[in-house]
Amino acid sequence: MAQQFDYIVLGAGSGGIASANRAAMRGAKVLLIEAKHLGGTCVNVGCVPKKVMWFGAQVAEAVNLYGPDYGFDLTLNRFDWGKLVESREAYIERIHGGYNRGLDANGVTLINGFGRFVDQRTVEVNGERYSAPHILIATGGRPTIPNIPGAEHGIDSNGFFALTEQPKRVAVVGAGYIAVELAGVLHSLGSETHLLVRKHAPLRNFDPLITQTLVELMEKEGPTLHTHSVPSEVVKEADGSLTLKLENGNSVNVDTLIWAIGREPATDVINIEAAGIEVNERGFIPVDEYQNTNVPGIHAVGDIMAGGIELTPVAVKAGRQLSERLFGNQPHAKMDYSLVPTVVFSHPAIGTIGLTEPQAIEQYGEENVKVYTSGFAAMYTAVTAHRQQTQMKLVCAGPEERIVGLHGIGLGMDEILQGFAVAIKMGATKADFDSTVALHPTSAEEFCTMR
Ligand SMILES: Cc1cc2nc3c(=O)[nH]c(=O)nc-3n(C[C@H](O)[C@H](O)[C@H](O)COP(=O)(O)OP(=O)(O)OC[C@H]3O[C@@H](n4cnc5c(N)ncnc54)[C@H](O)[C@@H]3O)c2cc1C
Repeated sequence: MAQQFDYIVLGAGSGGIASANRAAMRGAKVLLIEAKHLGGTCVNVGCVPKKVMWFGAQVAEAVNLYGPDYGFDLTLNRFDWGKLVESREAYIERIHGGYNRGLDANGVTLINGFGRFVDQRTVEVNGERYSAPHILIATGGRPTIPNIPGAEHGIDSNGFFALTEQPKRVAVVGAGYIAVELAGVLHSLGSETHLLVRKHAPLRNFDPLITQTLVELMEKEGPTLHTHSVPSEVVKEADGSLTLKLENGNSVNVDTLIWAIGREPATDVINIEAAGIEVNERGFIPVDEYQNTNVPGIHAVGDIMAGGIELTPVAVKAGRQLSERLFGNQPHAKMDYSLVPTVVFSHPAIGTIGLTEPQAIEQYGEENVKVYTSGFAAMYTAVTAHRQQTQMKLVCAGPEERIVGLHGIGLGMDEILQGFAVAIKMGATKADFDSTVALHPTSAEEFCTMR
C-alpha cells in the first residue's frame, strides 16, 4: 500500500523546495524527495559556489589590478585555492541547515533517495511507494558532455566545483554564461585560461553592444578567447596534460579541460513512461501556462520544463505560484515569464532585461525604435592604470519611448539591474528615467542621464 500525501515533489532544488514549502504553508501534506543535496544545482554546484568564486576573483582583482594605484604596497605570498573552497563549502553547509529548518517548520516530509514514477499518481523511492493527486517534477538538468573521442578526460561545471587545487592551465569550452563565468573566475584567480567558442563570440544572443564589449575586454584583459573553435578530440598526453584538438586544425594543451556547452534534462532516468508524460525531442517536459504537463495532476517547473528560463528565481517563483494555485485558493496564480532580468557574473558583470536592439527592431519596426547608449571607464578603475570600460544601452519603443530593453556591462551592473527591472516591469518610459534624479557619482546614474 502506498503512503498517501496531497503533494509529492520530486527534486529539492530551487523550484522543488520553494513549491513544497509554499504548499505546506497552505495546509497540504507534502512529501519532498531529493536524491543528493538540499538546494539542488543552485546551492551546491551552481549560483552560490559560483558567486563565492567570483567574489574571490574580485578580491584578486582588487589586490593585483587596483590596489597599487590606491596606494597599497602589497606583498602577496600566495593564493590558497583550498582555503577558498573550504570557506565556500562551510557557507553552503549553513544554507543546508537553513533549508532543513524551514522544511521542518512547515511540516514537509523529506526523504533522501532517487524517485521514479510507478504510475500517474505514484512514485517509488528506496523501495517504498508514495501516492498523491498532485506530483511536481522539479528534477532540473545535468551538464552536457560532447560526443567526441577523449571527451571523458574533461570535467563539467560540477567537476569545477570539486577541484581542490587550482589548475595551472585550463581550457573552458562553451559560449554560454556558465562558460564565460568559469573562465573569468579562473583567469582572475591566476590560471592560464583559454575560452573556446564555436562561432565569433561568447554570449551571441545578448545585445550586440554587450557581446562586442565582452570580446574587446577579453582581448585586452583575458582570458584568451579562441573563436570558431570546435573541439574534435581530446588526447591525454604521457605527462598527464590534455591536448584539445580543434576542427580548424589548431590545438590547445592544458592541465584541466572544462565542458560548459549546455545542460540537458534528466527525464530519461525517472521512468516517466510509466506515467505517460510527454517530453520534447530534447527530453524537456512541455507544460502549459499553469505548469501542467499533458497528464492531469502532474506538473513541472524549473530547468526540466521545455521553453523555460534556466534561472533559480524563475524556478522558485513558478514553484510557489503553482502551490498557490493548487493549495492556496488562487485558481489563476501563474508565473509571468515576461521581462525576466538576468545577470552574468563576468569581469565586469553584465545585466540585461527585455529586448535586444535587433529584437526590438524586428518586433516594432526600425522607425519605432530609439536607442540610447553611454560608454565610459568605471570610476573605481579610472583612477588606476587599469581603466575598464562600461557600456550601457536603453532600447525604447513607440512614440512614448517605453523602455523595452536595458543592457549593461560594467562594474556593479549585477547590483544595478534589479531596481531598473522593477521600473521596466511597471512600464517605465524614457521620460520616467529622465525625471528621476540621478545618484552621483555612480555608474547607475548613466541610465537616467542618457541623451
Ligand atoms: C554553474 C552554474 C551556475 C549557475 N548560476 C546561476 C545564477 O547565477 N543565477 C541563477 O539564477 N541561476 C544560475 N544557475 C541556474 C540554476 O542553478 C538553475 O536554473 C536552478 O537550479 C534550477 O532549479 P530546478 O529546481 O529546476 O533544478 P535543480 O536546482 O537542478 O534541482 C533539481 C534537484 O532534483 C534532484 N533530483 C533529480 N532527479 C531526482 C530524482 N529522480 N529523485 C529525487 N531527486 C532528484 C537533484 O539532485 C537536484 O537536487 C546556474 C547553474 C549552473 C550549472
